Amino acid sequence: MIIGVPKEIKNNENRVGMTPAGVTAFKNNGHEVLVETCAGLGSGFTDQDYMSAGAVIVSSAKEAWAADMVVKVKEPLPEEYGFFRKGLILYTYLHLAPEPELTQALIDNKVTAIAYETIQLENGALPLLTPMSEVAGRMSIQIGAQFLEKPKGGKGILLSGVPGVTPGEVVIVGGGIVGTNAAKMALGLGANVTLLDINPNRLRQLDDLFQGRLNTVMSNSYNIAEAVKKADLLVGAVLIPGARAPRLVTEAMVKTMKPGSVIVDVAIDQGGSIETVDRITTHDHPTYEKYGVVHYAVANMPGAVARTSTISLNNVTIPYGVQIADHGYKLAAANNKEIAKGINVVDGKVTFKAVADAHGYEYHPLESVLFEEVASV
Ligand SMILES: NC(=O)C1=CN([C@@H]2O[C@H](COP(=O)(O)OP(=O)(O)OC[C@H]3O[C@@H](n4cnc5c(N)ncnc54)[C@H](O)[C@@H]3O)[C@@H](O)[C@H]2O)C=CC1
Ligand SMILES: CC(=O)C(=O)O
Repeated sequence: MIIGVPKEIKNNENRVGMTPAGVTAFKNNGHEVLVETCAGLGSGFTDQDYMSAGAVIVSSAKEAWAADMVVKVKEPLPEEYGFFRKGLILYTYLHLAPEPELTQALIDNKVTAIAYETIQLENGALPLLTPMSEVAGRMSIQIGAQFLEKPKGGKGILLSGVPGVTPGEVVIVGGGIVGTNAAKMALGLGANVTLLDINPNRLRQLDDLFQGRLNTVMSNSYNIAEAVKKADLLVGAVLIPGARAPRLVTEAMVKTMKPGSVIVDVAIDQGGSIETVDRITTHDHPTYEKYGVVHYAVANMPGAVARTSTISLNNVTIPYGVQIADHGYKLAAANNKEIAKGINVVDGKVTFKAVADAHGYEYHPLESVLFEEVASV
């Protein structure tokens, strides 16, 4: 198979879909890899590094997108929809539930769209989301700490406090990978940390993990309202896999926060979990102010620490990508249920239920689509 790796074009998206090590993995299995020139520079990989690993460097996005399978990081932007065509396998983060135009473009052009974030293990874990959630969870606290500084619009709080002055209050809604990594960083700084999750077993695990240093609270609207009121830094970290994020923190709750408090809504890539987060922000313009509260809603946070993120992402995406290239997506999905869960759109049909529900499309279970295709051959 021919694999294309275009340069990412989202604001400050410095990650790249494939490292030179990834190229070697595909080449070892007999595939060709076309990398758009300079695609890896933001992550510290030169064209020469790719050529040494066996890739062919192409001078335009068009040439990289002409491949059988395109390996990316972020969801395609409207400028890239023109590259869609029937039969193209697109392997990347897609986050389709809050993206109606992208979903329609994939349907109209009959692209086979495989979303990193919905590839799922039998135990429910999301192996291709986990590494970026580790990054974003950790970043959420260092970013929140910065924006709590007075010159950045914050209330002038040092999260750790100092001897004689109490530390800051960090509230995290959602105790999965993002939430756990945010808690780890915030506790490491010495902040007072409260984490809410809807899963009591998760709260038990976190209580054990942090040995009583974390305040764990059951997530319901009453408890969220109480926690939000006292938060200096609020982190949105919920997920219902593949679906639009539930808006758990209401506008009325945000109005109770003190001026200069900070919200970091990491769940913005699934539409956001906080009602006053009404836009996606960028690394260039990361925040806006509403009701006196600083709002941060960057949907590609790991793009800012691209070297770490690209390598960490490739550690998990490449083995699945090679399986798809080796067998084709149909056989790969038949052999490996984890890959089957990643397929969101095939041949103009939506095969991931939460995405179909989000936009009112008919849901086609993947097996029925693959069976129809086999039957029509
Ligand atoms: N903005 C960015 O750059 C990035 C965003 N993300 C996003 O962060 C979000 C969280 O990801 P993960 O931590 O990996 O997900 P996860 O699946 O590991 O954790 C989600 C947690 O939310 C909890 N939850 C679900 N409903 C809840 C409710 N009503 N109240 C409280 N908790 C609830 C679940 O029990 C689970 O523990 C996702 O939307 C993910 O895509 C991840 C990486 C980068
Ligand atoms: C998960 C995601 O959206 C990101 O890493 O950018």
